Amino acid sequence: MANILDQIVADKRREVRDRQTQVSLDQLKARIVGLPRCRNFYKAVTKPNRRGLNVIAEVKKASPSAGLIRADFDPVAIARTYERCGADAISVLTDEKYFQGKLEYVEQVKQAVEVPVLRKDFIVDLWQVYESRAAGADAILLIADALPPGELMDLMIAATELTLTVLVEVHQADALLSVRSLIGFPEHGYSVLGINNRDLTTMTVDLNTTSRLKGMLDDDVPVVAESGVRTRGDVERLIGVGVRAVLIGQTLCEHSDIAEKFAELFG
Ligand SMILES: O=P(O)(O)OC[C@@H](O)[C@@H](O)c1c[nH]c2ccccc12
Repeated sequence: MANILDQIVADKRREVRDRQTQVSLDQLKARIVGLPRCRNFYKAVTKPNRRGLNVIAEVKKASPSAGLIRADFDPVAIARTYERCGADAISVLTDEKYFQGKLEYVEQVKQAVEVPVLRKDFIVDLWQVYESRAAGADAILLIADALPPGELMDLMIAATELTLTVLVEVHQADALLSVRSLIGFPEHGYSVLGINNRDLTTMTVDLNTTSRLKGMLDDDVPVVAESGVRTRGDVERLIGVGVRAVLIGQTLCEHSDIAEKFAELFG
């Protein structure tokens, strides 16, 4: 039986084929002509930070593992709160079927904040890279387990040409080995390595994944720890591991007072 990731990717490929019949690649290309350069997501998430790491705060309404996370969901208000609290970048989930996201949220959030914005979706086609840039994204996520290595490379190159930063996500050692030579700057454009503590094939979380995989990398490889951060203790552990940034969604979005939770974790 197909696992959840395979199922999401199969659905995504269908969805993209459908959307392509409404907007062509050439139309997307026309839309991005003359857009200003992307805000520098790479710099925002790798710079030295007094806090010990940079924070990518995620605008997340629901997920397959948690169900509905926030009922009174206002993406712009949440993003503004994050920025006010000192988030270094904002991630916006745009997958509709599994995360109740929307591409429009990227456009709205981009206009409402000054920090760089990551479009978080299951990107499996060149068309989506252009779609992301046209919506105003400064960075995109590419999941190594969702793409054959050659296709991942092609999408990274395309993103780089559009001045997008790529967050390349891995969860296991074999994927890490196959992508690690692609990470960093300047040879391959701006890219950072995301280590996802959640196994997308089973949706289970193990926070030790970050330290285990980080140990296989040279110290200068920029790493973002993703998923499953719940407490101040978790944040301190990740600072100890030496990651440059943390990506956090559910713990912030499910809390009635997001600013209070942010301060508790990162203040
Ligand atoms: O809500 P959390 O556990 O703090 O996790 C945020 C982020 O890491 C998670 O949303 C995520 C990481 N990689 C993904 C890939 C697809 C969808 C979602 C994700």
